[in-house]
Amino acid sequence: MPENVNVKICGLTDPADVPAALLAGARTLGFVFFEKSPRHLSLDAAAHMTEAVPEGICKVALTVNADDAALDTLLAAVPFLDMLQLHGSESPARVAEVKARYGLPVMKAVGVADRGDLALLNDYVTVADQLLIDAKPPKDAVLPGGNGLAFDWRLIAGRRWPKPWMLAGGLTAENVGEAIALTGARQVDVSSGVESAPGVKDASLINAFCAAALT
Ligand SMILES: O=C(O)c1ccccc1N[C@@H]1O[C@H](COP(=O)(O)O)[C@@H](O)[C@H]1O
Repeated sequence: MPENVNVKICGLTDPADVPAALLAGARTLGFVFFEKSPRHLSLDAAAHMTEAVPEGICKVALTVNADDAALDTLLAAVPFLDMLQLHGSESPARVAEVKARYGLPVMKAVGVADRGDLALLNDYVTVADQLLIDAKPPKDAVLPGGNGLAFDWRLIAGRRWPKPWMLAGGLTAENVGEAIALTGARQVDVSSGVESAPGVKDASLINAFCAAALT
């Protein structure tokens, strides 16, 4: 198993989640700004949680179809962010616009359920700095991600893109090793799989996940 896998722990809600993730070996931290999510953070809480994160750790803001006004407010209140994760139905043009307006790297999430969905990734490779390949949410889902659902990893086995990409969706300590082995992912993202309840991160689950991904 590769030792240089980049683990992202997403949806941190408690200040104690930050040292828990870093001690476990995560190099990327995700903060959710989407009111329907149990992981939604207030701007004050996010500013507090991100201000003392050590240099070299990537702090990602997850937003869903956020407009300029919302992003202006977010980035003014939380100036310590390193990357924007666009997890809605943002078009390639919108991704390019966000990147140009804020000067931050942008990671675009694309939901995958079948082979046909992979074509969408090609629409974003030229405009996004990174791709996030996640499970497509069920039609009636409230959240476009963070549902703890995996997709069939065989769909992307052996596939490569000319941009860094991260695997997400239903990852756990139990399945992340297989997911990495099958897909060749060098970056993995987890939220539900390291929680004891929606929005409540569990340090022992974070440790187990990182140990499994980084071993
Ligand atoms: O975590 C959320 O609440 C969330 C809300 C809206 C969009 C995306 C969200 N999470 C992202 O979804 C994937 C997969 O999460 P999970 O491990 O299956 O729970 C991941 O990228 C989260 O960052």
